[in-house]
Amino acid sequence: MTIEVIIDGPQKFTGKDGKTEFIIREATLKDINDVVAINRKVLPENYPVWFFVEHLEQFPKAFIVAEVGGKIVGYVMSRVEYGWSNIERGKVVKKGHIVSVGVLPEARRLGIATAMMLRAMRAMKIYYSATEVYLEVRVSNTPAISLYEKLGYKIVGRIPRYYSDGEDAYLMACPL
Ligand SMILES: CC(=O)SCCNC(=O)CCNC(=O)[C@H](O)C(C)(C)COP(=O)(O)OP(=O)(O)OC[C@H]1O[C@@H](n2cnc3c(N)ncnc32)[C@H](O)[C@@H]1OP(=O)(O)O
Ligand SMILES: [Zn+2]
Repeated sequence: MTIEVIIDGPQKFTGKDGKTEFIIREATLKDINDVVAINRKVLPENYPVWFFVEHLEQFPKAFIVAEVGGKIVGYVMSRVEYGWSNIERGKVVKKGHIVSVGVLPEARRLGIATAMMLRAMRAMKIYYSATEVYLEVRVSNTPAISLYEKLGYKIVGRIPRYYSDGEDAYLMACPL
């Protein structure tokens, strides 16, 4: 029997440099401006503020932020949808969707994205009953693709001209 430990509150970690302490927790409305600022800084895919707020209101357990010294340095925004499985052909499932992930350049390679993704994925499974999770990523985004592969995601498709500048996306999925 597997016992799922439900982690609800903030979690403390030490970064891979052996000294930077970071905290992973659920986002609140107060964090949204910081999250929007990070999204605009680190990704060309930007969304209106209401889009972030809507995800926070609908899937608060799976909207995760990371803090270093009281400052927000990263986020993972997710949602859960019904649809065709990306893993088992012909099956309709509840699937998590990692909508956007970003970490400020000065806080990278510490394990922050890994810790936020693991918590968001766990939340999608435990609180929203998702049985798998998927995301789209630019085919040129080697750092992100390798992060996702380390977490157990596999490339399950390629979406031509998915991005507004014409770049293709890989569709990546992982069982929960
Ligand atoms: C669904 C989407 O949102 S797709 C878009 C994803 N977001 C972006 O591309 C925004 C810009 N990039 C970033 O914000 C960050 O670089 C992220 C989110 C991709 C990674 O954040 P980090 O906190 O640095 O990741 P983390 O430290 O957990 O790295 C885990 C693993 O990912 C891989 N990885 C991360 N960065 C890199 C890199 N620059 N080059 C190669 N591999 C990398 C490595 O395998 C790494 O493990 P290692 O450090 O032990 O080698
Ligand atoms: Zn998406």
